[in-house]
Amino acid sequence: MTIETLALVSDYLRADGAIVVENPATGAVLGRIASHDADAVSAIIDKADAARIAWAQHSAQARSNLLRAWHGLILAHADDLARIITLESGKPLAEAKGEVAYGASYVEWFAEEGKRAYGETIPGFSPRSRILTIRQPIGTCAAITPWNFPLAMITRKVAPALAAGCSIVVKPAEATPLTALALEKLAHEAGIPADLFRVTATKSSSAIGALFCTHPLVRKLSFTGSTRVGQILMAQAAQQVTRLSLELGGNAPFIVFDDADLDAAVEGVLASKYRNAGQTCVCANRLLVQDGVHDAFVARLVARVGQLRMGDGMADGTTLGPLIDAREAARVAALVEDARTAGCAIKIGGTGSDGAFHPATIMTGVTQDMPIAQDEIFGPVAPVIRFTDEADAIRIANDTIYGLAAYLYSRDIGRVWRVMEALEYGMVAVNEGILSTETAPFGGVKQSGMGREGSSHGLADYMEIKYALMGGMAG
Ligand SMILES: NC(=O)c1ccc[n+]([C@@H]2O[C@H](COP(=O)([O-])OP(=O)(O)OC[C@H]3O[C@@H](n4cnc5c(N)ncnc54)[C@H](O)[C@@H]3O)[C@@H](O)[C@H]2O)c1
Ligand SMILES: O=C[C@H](O)CS(=O)(=O)O
Repeated sequence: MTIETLALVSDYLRADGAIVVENPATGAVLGRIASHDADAVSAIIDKADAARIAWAQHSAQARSNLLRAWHGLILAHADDLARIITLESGKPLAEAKGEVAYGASYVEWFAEEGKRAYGETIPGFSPRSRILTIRQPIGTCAAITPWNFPLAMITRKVAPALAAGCSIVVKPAEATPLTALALEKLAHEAGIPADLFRVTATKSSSAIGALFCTHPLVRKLSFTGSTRVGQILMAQAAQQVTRLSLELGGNAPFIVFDDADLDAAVEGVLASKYRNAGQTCVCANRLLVQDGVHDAFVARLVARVGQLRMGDGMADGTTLGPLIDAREAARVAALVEDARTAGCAIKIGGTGSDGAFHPATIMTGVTQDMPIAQDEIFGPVAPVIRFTDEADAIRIANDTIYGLAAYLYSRDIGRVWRVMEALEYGMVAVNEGILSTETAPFGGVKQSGMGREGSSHGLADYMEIKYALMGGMAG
């Protein structure tokens, strides 16, 4: 099976395309696609705005029907979408299939949420008038998405935008444009107007990002990616006061108390830390383990991590794929080497990178001041930090510029509530390693961003509230 044989993307491939898409596992060129410059993207935005007018006049049910048709096509093509995700991002095929189902769930969810854009009536200040509010689509939107979830990070934005009555132009990561283009193709096959949702692939991310922030027709930009880029976009968005949703970096603490179920905590680490080779924004980035169970927990975790099978994501049995490229793998290896030089012990892995591959690694003796504890690792490396008591755990956990996800394992209900409330994070999972679902508000605090995606809150980010004072009531 080659990418050319996949009908979902074959129409987009160009032998002379400026964007070269590679397989992280093998380094092989998967295909080439055209790169849009600023003029081309500006024209796409103009068409998106024109298409939005009619779309906003559809009923919520009519929009819902088309979103459901898109959802059905995504599921009908799940296997090919998963292959494309694995080929261009590297993640194991089983995880890619999971991402397709997860990403599709946002389309299904917002097909219904769009019908709940409720207004309100409010008791007035005069008998001559009445007060009401209505909710209206914010307008033409733009989105910029990362490579680590090349499908789900797009549907998590496009679905609420379309459900709300908006149009949207999406710029995917340069490394993973094919999944985005396949999604676009299926949306258009479902009957979603071609100009309403368009993917624009480009080699000029910074130029297109600046255009999204300065184009007079773009009312909102939704960004998922690093905090560094999020800060750039915030500054650029100030020019037109463009509405922003920002899903940025993370540094999740994974806290294991003395009273935790250690086997459950070990499985939670496998699910949270090593999913997508540690390249998720909600990965456990630091394992905080209470003194009383430190050695027992580390021993069990080392044994379990040793069962992971690193390899090509398309190969049967692979449970740890490559990172997105060799440069990222080398960056992670350098973080490990820095910690080793500082005196940390490598309990498993830590043998350096090999192309885009980096082994699953556990390090002990880590302290909170080290770069491997302060930086977002974005790789399959688990630094273990000891702590003494609750106050110590909370202090260490909150000692970061980020505030996206946090995890804690304890069977003491009072402790669970005390620590959950004290953690400065947008999302906290208790005795579970995976918290992402379309039904819950996904997002962070501090430098992990602003806004929420999914849940009943996710639609609001694509709508405005209008207050109307209806006067002239005097008889
Ligand atoms: N909070 C979340 O939901 C979430 C989800 C996934 C990834 N992330 C974060 O994303 C990061 C990893 O993904 P990444 O390496 O693709 O991030 P990145 O910030 O380098 O790139 C993200 C997107 O921004 C584009 N981009 C890069 N520079 C830009 C610029 N100057 N202007 C406009 N766009 C620009 C890229 O082409 C890509 O499409 C991590 O920090 C991770 O935590 C966060
Ligand atoms: O990497 C960021 C994603 O949002 C992770 S998840 O797939 O939503 O858990």
